[in-house]
Amino acid sequence: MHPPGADTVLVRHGDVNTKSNTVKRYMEDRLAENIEALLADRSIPGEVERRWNRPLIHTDEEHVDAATDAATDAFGVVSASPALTVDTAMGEICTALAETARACYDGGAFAVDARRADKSLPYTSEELAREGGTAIWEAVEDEFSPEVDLDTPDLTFGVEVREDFAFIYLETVSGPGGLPLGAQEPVIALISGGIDSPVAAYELMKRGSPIVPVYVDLGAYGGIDHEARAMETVRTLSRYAPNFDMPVYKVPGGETVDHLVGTMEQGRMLSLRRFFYRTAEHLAERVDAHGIVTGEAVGQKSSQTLQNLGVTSRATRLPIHRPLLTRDKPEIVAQAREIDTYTQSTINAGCNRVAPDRVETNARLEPLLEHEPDDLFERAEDAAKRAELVEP
Ligand SMILES: Nc1ncnc2c1ncn2[C@@H]1O[C@H](COP(=O)(O)OP(=O)(O)OP(=O)(O)O)[C@@H](O)[C@H]1O
Repeated sequence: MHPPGADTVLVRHGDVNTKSNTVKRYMEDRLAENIEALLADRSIPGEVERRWNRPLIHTDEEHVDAATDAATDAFGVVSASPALTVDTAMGEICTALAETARACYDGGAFAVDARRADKSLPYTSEELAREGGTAIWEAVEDEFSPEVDLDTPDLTFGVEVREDFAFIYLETVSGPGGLPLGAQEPVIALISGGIDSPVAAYELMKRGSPIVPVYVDLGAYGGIDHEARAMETVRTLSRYAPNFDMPVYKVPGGETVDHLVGTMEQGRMLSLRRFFYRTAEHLAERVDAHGIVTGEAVGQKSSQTLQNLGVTSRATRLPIHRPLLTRDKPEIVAQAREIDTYTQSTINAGCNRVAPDRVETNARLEPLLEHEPDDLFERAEDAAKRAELVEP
């Protein structure tokens, strides 16, 4: 809900504020560019202005809610509010609050949350809240029996007064938080057709790292449906970052999986992971990525015991980021639904089909190396060379 005539989106960022001035300026530039790209991608007219160190989107009433939604899809944004711009004079603010109340107040308790950035203004935040509250009350008392409740109001009238303008808003929409995309180095995202890996990739994007998606084609063990789901989730992720290209490296892994299934009973899941990581490492060198992100979580699968994660991680010199490490599955599923990467999957595809009947939970590196094909890493290097770039 927005005040009548709302023409601006107030965008708030969080972690960016903790940085030094130079870093902050760089991150704010990234954030403004990313918001502009989201607006353009969704054909929302709007101009991003960096005023007082945080972005404002100038738009019109028809598009102000869509612009708010776009801003709250940008990584680094803590919240955004569709707002009406008015003059900083107390009388103007009170008139606008009264008009907003007449249009939007529907009974119940209300509060005024007034903030004043410019301490040279001739009124304090408390005076503004008091006067504003009175203006609202008088505007609606004939029709309703208004109540003021500062702790649990049904409607909060936000007023933010800056040097040149004041903003009035009714709603604060949460964003993902984190840092603007592009503020950190890129990482390779191992994306399967499952639920977890896109959520893990999103988490790295949220901290500012662009992702380079890599999908390993498992041949007969994967399947067209598996690949289609992986591509679909990358398409969804790319909608959060329309100014970042996100083609997928599709790695031919079918022969290696066949070979592992044919030659290894115990440990083949672990060797397959080691193949993934080593392939990812080669691709990382190619694209100058600084780590690998996966959707693994402690104990979610037998290959994901802490001991097994330790053994598989030794296949690469790159850090493996596992942002879901300690998350429970229902939590991951809930987030996948929220960010829209949840894909219905009824087909048991991918790694699940490679697993042997009796699985290893306490692997050690030396015995694994005895059974693992000697050429596993050469296969990885070769697969990385043969990886194909495909548009998701
Ligand atoms: N075919 C694949 N291509 C690329 N990465 C993969 C593939 N299969 C698995 N991975 C990576 O290894 C991690 C652990 O694999 P696991 O077998 O648990 O995946 P999954 O259940 O198929 O999918 P997810 O973990 O995404 O739900 C995945 O989160 C993903 O990062």
